[in-house]
Amino acid sequence: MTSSSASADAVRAALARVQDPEIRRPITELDMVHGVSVTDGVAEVGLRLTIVGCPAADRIERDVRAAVLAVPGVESLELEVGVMTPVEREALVTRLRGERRMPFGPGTLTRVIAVTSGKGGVGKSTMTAELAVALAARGLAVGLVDADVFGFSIPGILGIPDAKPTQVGDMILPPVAHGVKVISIGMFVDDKTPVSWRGPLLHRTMQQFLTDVYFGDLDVLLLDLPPGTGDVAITLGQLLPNAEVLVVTTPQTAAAGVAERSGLLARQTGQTVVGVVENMTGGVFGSGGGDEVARRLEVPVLARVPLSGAVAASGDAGAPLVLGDGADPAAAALLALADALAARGRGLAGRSLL
Ligand SMILES: Nc1ncnc2c1ncn2[C@@H]1O[C@H](COP(=O)(O)OP(=O)(O)OP(=O)(O)O)[C@@H](O)[C@H]1O
Repeated sequence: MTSSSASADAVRAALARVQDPEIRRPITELDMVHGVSVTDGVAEVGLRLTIVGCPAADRIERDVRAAVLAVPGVESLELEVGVMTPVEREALVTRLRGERRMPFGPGTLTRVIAVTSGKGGVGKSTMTAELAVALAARGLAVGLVDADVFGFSIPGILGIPDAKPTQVGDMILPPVAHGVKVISIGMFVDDKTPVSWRGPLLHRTMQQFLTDVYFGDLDVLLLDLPPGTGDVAITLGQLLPNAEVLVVTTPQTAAAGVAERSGLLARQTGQTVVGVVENMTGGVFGSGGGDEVARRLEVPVLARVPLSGAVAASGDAGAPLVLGDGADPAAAALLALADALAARGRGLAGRSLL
């Protein structure tokens, strides 16, 4: 019998079913397979083990032989076993560590929603906290990262101003408030010290929040970003290009430009702006701001939350409005926003199609 009945692709497909018993991933994903060819029924495969004397070597070799020889048309196998160079090994380790380190990056099954605004005081933290609680009340597993490093207000709004995370080994377990797993920079600094961190430290802190904090499997991870287009927004844009972004703004049209810039920054990092939330609608701050930002970013206004004493009071009391009787128009708007977002489902935005 000749060659043609077995292809190199068929051999590669067979190799993709061989796992490294220690790393528990297919050897083809670990850069261990090189140079696959088949000529006249003879398969040639180059195998690179991670280290000399790799304890799993015999097993991998045996599994590779079995898999390749099971391919129809392959009559024999010439297996050349080598070892990765230090540079190749380092690249593999870095890649694997990176994958483990960023559980909410591209490819995650968790929906990541970052909430941003052009300027402070528009109610971004309040919207984020209420939205998180509303989604959790709908039965979703929800995490919330308060990334508003200079104005962390989430723990207060959720009624856990003094909560601290529990540390188990090198894992940080986030406190839970109203069904939401919450982590905030405010839990790590004392409230009398102003946070005056610069880029690199902020970058590391954000990365740690997303990797060392054990959220478990989440349906949705919400991030409360600092207002504007500073270091944290850029860092999170790089770490989470798969995130969907909500822009919170007030009805004031004069603020539309800064709000638009926050959305544009997100878009530059590959994030998807999904819509605008106009907060404090119906107050003395004018009207049309939400529509204006939505028009500029070419996205819909997903909610208009009225200016309401009940919103401010619930934030002060740490008792989310969406858990009340729902009669308040602001609560109704927030619940409808949660439903609209939950119904959106995950798009393909930012996901690798490979
Ligand atoms: N719809 C609303 N009606 C009345 N008050 C509101 C409304 N939304 C938010 N507030 C109040 O406005 C104040 C600012 O809200 P919040 O802290 O959420 O703003 P922010 O945009 O996150 O600000 P920063 O980014 O500076 O922390 C709070 O006292 C909050 O209770």
